[in-house]
Amino acid sequence: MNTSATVGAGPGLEVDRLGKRYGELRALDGMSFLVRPGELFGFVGGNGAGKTTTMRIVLGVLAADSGQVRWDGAPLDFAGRRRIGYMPEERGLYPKMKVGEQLTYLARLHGFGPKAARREVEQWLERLGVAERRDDEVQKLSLGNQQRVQLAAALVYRPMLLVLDEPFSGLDPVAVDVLSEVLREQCARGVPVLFSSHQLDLVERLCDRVGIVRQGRMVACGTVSELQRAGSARLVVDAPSADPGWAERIPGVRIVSTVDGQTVLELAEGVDDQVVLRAALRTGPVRGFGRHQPSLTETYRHIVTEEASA
Ligand SMILES: Nc1ncnc2c1ncn2[C@@H]1O[C@H](COP(=O)(O)OP(=O)(O)OP(=O)(O)O)[C@@H](O)[C@H]1O
Repeated sequence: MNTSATVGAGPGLEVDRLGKRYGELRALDGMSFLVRPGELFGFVGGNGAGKTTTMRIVLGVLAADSGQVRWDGAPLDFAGRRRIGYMPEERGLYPKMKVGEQLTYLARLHGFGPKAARREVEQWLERLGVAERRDDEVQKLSLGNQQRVQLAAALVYRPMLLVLDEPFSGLDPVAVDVLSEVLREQCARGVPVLFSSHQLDLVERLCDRVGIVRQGRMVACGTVSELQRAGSARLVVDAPSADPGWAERIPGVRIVSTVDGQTVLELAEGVDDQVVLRAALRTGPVRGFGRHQPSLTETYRHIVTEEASA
C-alpha cells in the first residue's frame, strides 16, 4: 500500500506534494497521489480534510503554495486544464440559462461544431434522464436534476480527465446507478476519474483505488483490498457454549463484540489465530471460525483513528 504517490514522468494525473494555507490554517500538507488512465479513484476523508482544496488546485481555480500538478509527466497548463471535465462542489451553472443552450454553449467553447455540439448535448441529456428539461431554465429544475445537468456539463466536451466533487450527493438511486455506469464507461475509454464522496459503500463498490485524506495529506492509498489488509485483523468465532469474556485473557486479543455466542475479535500484529482457536475449543464446540472482512467504512474508521492517535 502506498501512502504517497511515486513521483516521476508517467501517464495520468500526478498530484505532487501540494501545500496550501488559508491564513493560519494549513489546508494541504504535502498532498500526493496518482490517478492513472482508465482508473476510477475515490477521494475520501472527513469534512475539512482538504479534498475540495486539492480538486480546485488541480483545476487551477486555486493556486497551491507549493507542490505541482502534472499530466502525463508535464506540469498541467492552461490548455490541459481546459480539457478537464469538472464538477465543482459549489456547482457552477448559469441559473437563468436554458439547459440545452448552456450545454451546447459549453461544447462549442471546447471546439465542437454546431451539429456535433447538439449531438453530444442530446446524447448526455438522454443518458442522464433530463432530455425533457432541455428548454427549461436551470433554476427551475429540482436540485437532483440540476446535478444531472451539471454532470452533463462535465462530460459534454469529451474531457481527458474527470474531476468531480461529490457527484453522487443528492442523486436518487436510479441516477446513482446511471452515473456509476457512466463513470465506468469513461474509465473504459481510458479517462482517469477522480471523485470525492462520503458514501463509502458506493466508493467500495465502484473504485479501482481509494485515497484516504486526513488533515491535508494522504494517509492511505490503494485498492479496497489493500486498504482492508492494512486494517486490523479480525476474527469471527462462533462458540455457543462460551462465557462472554472467554477471550479476554488471550494476549494481544481485544473483544470487539459478542452477540448470541458469536464473538468478533481484533488481533494485534503477530498474534497466532490458532492460539485463539485452541482457547475457543476449550470452551466447548466451535461452530464457526474465520477472518472477518471489514467494509471500507470500518477500514476507513480504523485508519483515520490510528492516524489521529499516532
Ligand atoms: N476559502 C477558504 N478560506 C479559508 N479556509 C478555507 C477556505 N476553503 C477551505 N478552507 C478550509 O480548508 C480546510 C480544507 O477544506 P476543504 O473544503 O478542502 O475540505 P473537504 O475535504 O473538501 O471537506 P468536505 O468533505 O466538508 O467538503 C478546511 O479546514 C476549510 O475550513
